Amino acid sequence: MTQKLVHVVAAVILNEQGEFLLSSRPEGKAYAGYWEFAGGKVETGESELQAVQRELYEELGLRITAATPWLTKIHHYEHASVLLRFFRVLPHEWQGEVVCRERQQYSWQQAGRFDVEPMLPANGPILRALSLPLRLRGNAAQGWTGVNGLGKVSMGFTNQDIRLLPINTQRTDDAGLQLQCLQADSDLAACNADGWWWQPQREAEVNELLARLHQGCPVPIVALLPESLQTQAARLQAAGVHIADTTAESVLSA
Ligand SMILES: Nc1nc2c([nH]c(=O)n2[C@@H]2O[C@H](COP(=O)(O)OP(=O)(O)OP(=O)(O)O)[C@@H](O)[C@H]2O)c(=O)[nH]1
Repeated sequence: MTQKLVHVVAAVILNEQGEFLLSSRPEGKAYAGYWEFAGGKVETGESELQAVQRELYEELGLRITAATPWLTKIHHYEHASVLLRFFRVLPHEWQGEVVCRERQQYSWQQAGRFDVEPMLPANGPILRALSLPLRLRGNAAQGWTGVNGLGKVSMGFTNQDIRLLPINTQRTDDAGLQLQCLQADSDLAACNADGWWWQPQREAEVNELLARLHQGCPVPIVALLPESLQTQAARLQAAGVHIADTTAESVLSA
């Protein structure tokens, strides 16, 4: 049986310091007092961006000029099953002072640190995704390191801070397929990594991934770009893809 999904948008508002904005759910709503990314249900006839703009103004008095689709989650609560579309909003894409218009609380949080609670149950993976550095160095065999708001983070396949698994679009039982499953109302229960790493060989693959990301992806993606595709790094980063540098010795920043 296919359950009807409630279509929800939520905004990850970023400031110049790389912090992200959380707010608490007002009295009278399910999970009142829990922390969340500001947002809410998409109304009939509204685009997702319009819903982000309306909700952020209604709840926090912020004006949003642009927002990029980022991660997508399906979560089954006792009160509803929700399709959550998270959008990244960069510092130059929003304006205004935060005003709690629904008597909620707000807090700017650092990547990797999370000191308000309780958080809405569906949001744990989103917080982990936010702690993944934007640039990483290393390789698939030994794992990667990078720096986020809290300092150095190490990652690999086993028992590390964050687990990254390879995308293999040729196989039908792994992450590559899960990108497609999302459109088929999968609840993504099988998603067993905090992120996926991916090694494109051709520009066409980059385009394909960008198109799929627009439709929704449950975990962040780290791209290992060969020399020939380095020119694609900016496009990928603009879509929220993390870039792994497999060669340079330079110090990395988040
Ligand atoms: N806004 C928001 N909702 C989230 C997040 N994570 C998450 O699971 N949800 C779920 O998505 C749904 C959003 O509905 P909502 O009640 O906030 O929507 P709304 O503001 O339009 O509510 P309304 O119907 O009272 O006007 C809730 O079931 C909530 O638990 C999040 O980070 N932000």
